[in-house]
Amino acid sequence: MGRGRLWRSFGYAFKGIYHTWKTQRNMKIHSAAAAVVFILALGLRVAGRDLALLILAMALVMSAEMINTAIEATIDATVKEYHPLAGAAKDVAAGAVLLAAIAAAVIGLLVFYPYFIGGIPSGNK
Ligand SMILES: Nc1ncnc2c1ncn2[C@@H]1O[C@H](COP(=O)(O)OP(=O)(O)OP(=O)(O)O)[C@@H](O)[C@H]1O
Repeated sequence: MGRGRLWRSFGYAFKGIYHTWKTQRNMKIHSAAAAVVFILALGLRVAGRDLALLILAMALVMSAEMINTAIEATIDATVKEYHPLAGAAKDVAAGAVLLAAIAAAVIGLLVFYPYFIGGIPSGNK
């Protein structure tokens, strides 16, 4: 792949991220939550591996939201009438976002808990 095509691909990918942010209220909520978590993690000096876990959790939720948006767009562009499978595809994609969000919330609680009750966990110093 030439450098021009590579940059163009990055451009399309960023366009996709921006499109999701612009059109999906949930993506704005995920981004705001991620910003708060990130600032809190830096403020509490969360250890490297814990920070990596938080970043992974945030990326998982936002990636799931983007795949959900892609599936919704595909259905809306191709299925003009009611079809149970079209509904199932949208529901399954939405379920994936919910699952990722629940996992991220649990990861956030597990990571932050030791910092709130007594400083940096000894295993991470
Ligand atoms: N073509 C369809 N056939 C059958 N069921 C559908 C179809 N389109 C949507 N649905 C059902 O309606 C629900 C809501 O779909 P809709 O596209 O209105 O909302 P959404 O795009 O999932 O929500 P949002 O825009 O808030 O992200 C879907 O989860 C699905 O259960």
